[in-house]
Amino acid sequence: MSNENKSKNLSFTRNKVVIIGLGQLGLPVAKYVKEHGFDTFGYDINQKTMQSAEANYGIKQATNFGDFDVLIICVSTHRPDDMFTPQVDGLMSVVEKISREAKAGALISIESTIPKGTSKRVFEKVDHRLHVVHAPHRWYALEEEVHGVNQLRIVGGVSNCCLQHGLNFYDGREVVPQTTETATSTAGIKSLSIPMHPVSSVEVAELTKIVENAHRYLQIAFAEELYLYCKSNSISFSELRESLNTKWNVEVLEPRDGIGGHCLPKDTKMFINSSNTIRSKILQAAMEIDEDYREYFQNAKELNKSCEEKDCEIIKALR
Ligand SMILES: NC(=O)c1ccc[n+]([C@@H]2O[C@H](COP(=O)([O-])OP(=O)(O)OC[C@H]3O[C@@H](n4cnc5c(N)ncnc54)[C@H](O)[C@@H]3O)[C@@H](O)[C@H]2O)c1
Ligand SMILES: CC(=O)N[C@@H]1[C@@H](OP(=O)(O)OP(=O)(O)OC[C@H]2O[C@@H](n3ccc(=O)[nH]c3=O)[C@H](O)[C@@H]2O)O[C@H](CO)[C@@H](O)[C@@H]1O
Repeated sequence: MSNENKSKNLSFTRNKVVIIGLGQLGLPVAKYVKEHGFDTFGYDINQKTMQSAEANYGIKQATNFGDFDVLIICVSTHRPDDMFTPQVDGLMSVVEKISREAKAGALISIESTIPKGTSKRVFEKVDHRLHVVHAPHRWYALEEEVHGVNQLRIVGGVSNCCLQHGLNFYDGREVVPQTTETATSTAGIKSLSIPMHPVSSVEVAELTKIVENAHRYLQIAFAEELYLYCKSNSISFSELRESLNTKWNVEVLEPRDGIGGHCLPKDTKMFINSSNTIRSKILQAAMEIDEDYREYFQNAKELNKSCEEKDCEIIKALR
């Protein structure tokens, strides 16, 4: 049977959705899906997380993936013991369960940030019995009202029929039947009403996310290096940054306590490792700069602390 026919689904419905991974990203996604009228379930290996989502937001617990029309994957993609190192073992173990239990014709949407090539691995694992798309997130906790679940997002499909079903789920676009006997019309089927920017290949969707975060990593590392320059050349960094940012097309970001978080370090490494030929020299240099900056920042903090302690000793002695 051709791939196109394995996932054909003549009596097309879409109502039951499960969000797998109910963390910082997955819980807002589940709440949004529920608010949009879908019969919404959740699945998380952390029982406390699952129970909290059910008790506080009515996200029903799924134990089996057999009856879902859409399966949205939002699990972490870093090593459990190291947030800065990418790892998709957890995601692939979820896909293993999906491949055993999910019904033909369902849609898998990988919203987690993943290395290039992961979506195709998932597609092969489920033997194209299901449609597979990657719709990476730009959700930003600090500005959720403007950069939330429903902001403009990228979507790519492993095959064209996958992309069509993904677009229909996310922004309601009509699925154009590939041949006369495939899916019946999808007009009137519920969607999430999220503006989507489709791309021609799922690899472009995977790269879009990891490159956008690698680009941000680069910008922050430049600010850190400029800070170190100012410190070693007795220039006021804050004054220089303020005057630089008066120019309309310059935005120097701010050095803080090193480039951390769930995303940027991990995603930047995903991009560096994504090439079979050249590895990004500028990003490898940026990671070295972040290490130099962290060392400087830590030493300054310790020096500051010891000065405060000395000051305290001196103040005590003067009493
Ligand atoms: N947090 C953000 O701002 C943000 C934004 C864009 C993209 N992302 C991406 O989304 C993904 C999730 O990030 P997060 O910040 O929500 O992480 P998180 O650690 O807050 O949540 C991940 C959840 O997945 C669950 N989980 C992990 N492995 C699982 C498995 N095998 N089966 C079921 N559940 C599992 C964990 O218990 C946890 O509740 C990552 O790939 C991240 O890069 C996050
Ligand atoms: C999973 C995921 O993809 N989530 C991302 C999330 O990333 P994030 O939650 O990790 O947040 P960021 O703000 O990027 O910070 C990262 C680190 O950089 C430090 N930093 C930041 C600004 C600065 O001027 N100087 C700094 O030093 C900061 O302290 C922190 O350690 O939001 C981004 C939108 O920004 C999104 O693209 C992106 O979805």
